[in-house]
Amino acid sequence: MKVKICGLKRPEDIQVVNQYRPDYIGFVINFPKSHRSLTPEQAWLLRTDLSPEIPAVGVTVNQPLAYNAALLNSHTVDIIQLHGQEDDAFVQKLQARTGKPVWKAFRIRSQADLDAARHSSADLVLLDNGYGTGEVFDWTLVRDIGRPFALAGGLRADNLSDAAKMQPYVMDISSGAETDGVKDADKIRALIEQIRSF
Ligand SMILES: O=C(O)c1ccccc1N[C@@H]1O[C@H](COP(=O)(O)O)[C@@H](O)[C@H]1O
Repeated sequence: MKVKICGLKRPEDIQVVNQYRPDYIGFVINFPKSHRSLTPEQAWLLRTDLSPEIPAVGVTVNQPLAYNAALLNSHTVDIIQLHGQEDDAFVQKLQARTGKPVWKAFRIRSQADLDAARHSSADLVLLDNGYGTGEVFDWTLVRDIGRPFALAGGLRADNLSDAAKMQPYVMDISSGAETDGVKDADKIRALIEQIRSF
C-alpha cells in the first residue's frame, strides 16, 4: 500500500517529505479556490528541491489538454491527476500526447460513479469526495472495483485502519496531514509510518 501526501506548497514541506519519503507527493496547480493552489512556476521551483526518487503528481481541475501536457513535458510533474470533469477521451489524448501516467479523480456518490471509475482509461483512478474537502464519502459504495485505485477524501490517522480494509493501492492524504491549513511534519511522519505498517 502506497502513500501520497498532497497539497504541498512551502519549501519546508519539501524538506519534510524528503526526510519521511512518501511514495508520491502532490501539487495543486492553478486552482485559485484552494489555499493550496500553486502556479506552474511555483510548483517547478519546489520540484527542484524534491528528492528525485519521489514522483510529483500535478493536480489540475478542468485545464486544457495543452496545459496539462506542458506540465508533464516540462518535468514540472511526473504524473497528472485530473480532478475536474475531464472525460475519457481527454484522458486518452493526454496519455497519447505525453506518454506519461494520467490519473483521474472520481467523485463517488453512487454505483454509477464507481462504474465510471472502473471503465476509465486512466493509469490509476482516484476515488474521492470532492476537491480536497477533508471529508470522506460513503465507503460502502466501494465494492469490487476490479482494478487498483487510490483512495482520497478525509483520510486521517483515526480512519486509516478502516480505509485499509478496502485495500487501496494508494492512500492519498492532504487535509489530514495539516494543522491550521499547513502541512504538519509530525502528522506526515506518523501517517506514513501507520500506512507502512498495514
Ligand atoms: O487540495 C485541494 O485543495 C484540491 C483542490 C482541487 C482538487 C483537488 C484537491 N485536493 C485533492 O483532494 C484529495 C483529497 O484531499 P483531502 O485529504 O480530502 O484534503 C487529494 O488528492 C487532494 O490532492
